[in-house]
Amino acid sequence: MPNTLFIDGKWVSAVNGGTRKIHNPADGSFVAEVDEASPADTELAIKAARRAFDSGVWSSVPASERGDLLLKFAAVLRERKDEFAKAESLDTGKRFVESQIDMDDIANCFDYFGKLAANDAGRVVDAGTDTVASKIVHEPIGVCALITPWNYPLLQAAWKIAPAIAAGNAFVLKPAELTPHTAILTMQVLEELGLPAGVGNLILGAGADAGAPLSTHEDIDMVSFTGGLVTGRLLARNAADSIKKIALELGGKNPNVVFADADFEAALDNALNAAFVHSGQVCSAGARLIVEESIAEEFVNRLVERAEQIRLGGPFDDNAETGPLISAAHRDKVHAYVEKGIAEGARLRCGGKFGEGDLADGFYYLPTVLDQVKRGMSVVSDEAFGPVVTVETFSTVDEAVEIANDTYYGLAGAVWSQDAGKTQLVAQRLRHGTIWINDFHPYLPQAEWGGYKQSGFGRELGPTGLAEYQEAKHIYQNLEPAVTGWFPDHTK
Ligand SMILES: NC(=O)c1ccc[n+]([C@@H]2O[C@H](COP(=O)([O-])OP(=O)(O)OC[C@H]3O[C@@H](n4cnc5c(N)ncnc54)[C@H](O)[C@@H]3O)[C@@H](O)[C@H]2O)c1
Ligand SMILES: C[N+](C)(C)CC=O
Repeated sequence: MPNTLFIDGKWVSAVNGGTRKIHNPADGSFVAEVDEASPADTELAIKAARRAFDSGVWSSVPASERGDLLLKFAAVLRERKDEFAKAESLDTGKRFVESQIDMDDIANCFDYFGKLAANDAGRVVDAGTDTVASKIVHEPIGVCALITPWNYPLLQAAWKIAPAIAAGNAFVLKPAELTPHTAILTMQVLEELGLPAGVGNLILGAGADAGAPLSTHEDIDMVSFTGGLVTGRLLARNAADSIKKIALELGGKNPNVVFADADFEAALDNALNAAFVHSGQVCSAGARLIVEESIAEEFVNRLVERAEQIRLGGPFDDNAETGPLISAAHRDKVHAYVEKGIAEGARLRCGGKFGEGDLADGFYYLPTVLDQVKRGMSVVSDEAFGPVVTVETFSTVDEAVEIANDTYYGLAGAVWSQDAGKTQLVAQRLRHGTIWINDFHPYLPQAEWGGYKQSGFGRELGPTGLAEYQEAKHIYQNLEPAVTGWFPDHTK
């Protein structure tokens, strides 16, 4: 039995003996077998977290010591970076070098929250009188369910684990069922670093089964979810019954607006990155290229030419520039989405098919450009979560803004121009949680990340990313208690 569930400080197998085989999406090769939890295992994990939280074993530890544990985790991760990156690449098919970059970002995230925890002293409130001492103290929320996707498995988990630990919560982590290995390594390290039993628990398995109790159980105080819109809606409905706090980091349909006065080569190069890094399996992928009419023909011709040259390959192929999709099912979904777009009138400029030859054993999909699209088409509205970019054109600033905001999502977007006034103005008018000016994709641990509209609510990273895992308690102390006389004493 694999013993890959971590519950109440012990490595255990699933109660019903369930297991799952993990395969590398790059070539279908077997990676390892892990436990497949059922709701019975999740129940045990939730109960363990509840007991640990209620005992105060972690929340009573000074915030600076909780922060120290995060700093130590960051140091271990830097030492063992390649081991973690290899595990991530085997599960996801992501290029090893990209997984290494992710591990650096994750270590920085742990460092950030480690330091923030140590400096989180609450706030003295000016009550407007010398006779009152008033302050805000930050307390943990309680037991947090942390539910994460497969595209950036440890990064998305780190954005939740680090602030949850910093704030003194207990948690149950459920990574995506296809990508469990860096979560297992992480829990091993947290155990070695002395996180008390029950404070951190790990459940592996399918969302609808192992994950189901996490949004309904009365012992869960908060659900922090990163994943798809449909799942997010379900979890929000479930959480409403017991008024759990819920944070949702959902998908995006992110505009990349290129004005004619942009640095053409930089904008072109970044339009490729925006759409095709990690084969488009990025929540903030620049999947909607919105380019000024006067340069559109040349820009799109060059984009197609470059997209056709992108080399696909497995995580350890030094020539590969991007990798496979996560599964055959996901690749088929992306292909169906492209076919629907073509049926609706989009023109296929390149891609639109599976990888062949050496790539046939993996779940590859060729970088795909669709132009002649119209708003309202599913390829323009819905998230593909694959290597697919649509092209729209505009003639005025107002039109560019209107097109870029015409989406039910609101996660991220970019604007390209050498006119600083114009880029600032457009950045202000775009209704998305992150706006890049003359760049695409960077994020910082010290800057909030999250969505407008149906990209979700709540924020990860930055000071707000810690506050998500805290209650703010107001302590009001009357320094000169006295009779108020509001209700006269009629007994006298
Ligand atoms: N906003 C962000 O920062 C961000 C970051 C990464 C990914 N995403 C989004 O994630 C999506 C892709 O991820 P995915 O396919 O893994 O999403 P998904 O919604 O299918 O699954 C996400 C997680 O939820 C779990 N889950 C599914 N049903 C559940 C249920 N009923 N109860 C509890 N857990 C359940 C899954 O097992 C997985 O762990 C894309 O839409 C992408 O844009 C968003
Ligand atoms: C949040 N990010 C950009 C790291 C990954 C989104 O899928």
